[in-house]
Amino acid sequence: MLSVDRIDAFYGDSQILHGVSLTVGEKERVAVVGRNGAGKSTLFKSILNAGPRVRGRIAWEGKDLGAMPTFRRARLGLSLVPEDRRIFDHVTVLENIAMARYAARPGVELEAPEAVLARFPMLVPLKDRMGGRLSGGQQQMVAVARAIAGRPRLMLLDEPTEGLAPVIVEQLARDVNTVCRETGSGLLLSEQNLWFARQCTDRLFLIDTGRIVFDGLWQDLDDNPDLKRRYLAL
Ligand SMILES: Nc1ncnc2c1ncn2[C@@H]1O[C@H](COP(=O)(O)OP(=O)(O)OP(=O)(O)O)[C@@H](O)[C@H]1O
Repeated sequence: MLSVDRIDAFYGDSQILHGVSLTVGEKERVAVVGRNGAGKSTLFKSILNAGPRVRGRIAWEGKDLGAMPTFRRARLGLSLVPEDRRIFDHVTVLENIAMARYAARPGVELEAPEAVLARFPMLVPLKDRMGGRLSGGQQQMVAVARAIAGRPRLMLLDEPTEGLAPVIVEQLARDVNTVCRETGSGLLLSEQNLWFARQCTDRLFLIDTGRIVFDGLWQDLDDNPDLKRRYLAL
């Protein structure tokens, strides 16, 4: 479904990604793990054409996306939940979720915002609260709910657990798994929290200083403790 083929990405003159390749199939759930500054967010922004200058090929269903702008990529069914969540502070939880209709694929029937909300039990009692009055974990759930409300084919979730309490991380893992399974959305997840990434995905890419240094199943990573020590400082 998504194919990233030997991309380089730059901010100004500084090259951040070096020949990165990965694929995500239909309904597949895949993680990109790596330390701070490894290039995970740059990779996600490159896929959406939302910042870095990119060289190389990014294709969706076999078609090169070329210079296609971000909003059109979203309308193909690619939905990015950025690291900073971008919740609207001055509208309610339910209205935040309703905003998804603006980025949805044309012709796709969307669930009512109330039905999307019901998929996230923690948010149900908060539906009328302003986005700016939520905790970090609650905001993260709203951001995921809003992404799912647009019926994406692939959700890109950038470090969702950063700064969240363990109990919220567990709830988020349950919700992400359930919504991906029930809606049929694929998942590309960037994470440093290996427990969370393992709960939500079947295989992973390990990125370090802008290069993919390993890809395989979680079991393959377990069989390589040296990789964890070298690239994840575990
Ligand atoms: N807008 C920017 N301009 C210049 N350099 C940037 C910019 N954004 C990120 N970088 C640099 O690119 C490199 C990769 O950053 P990136 O945010 O992609 O890493 P990351 O793996 O997502 O890290 P983190 O887990 O800390 O978010 C870092 O060295 C960072 O300083």
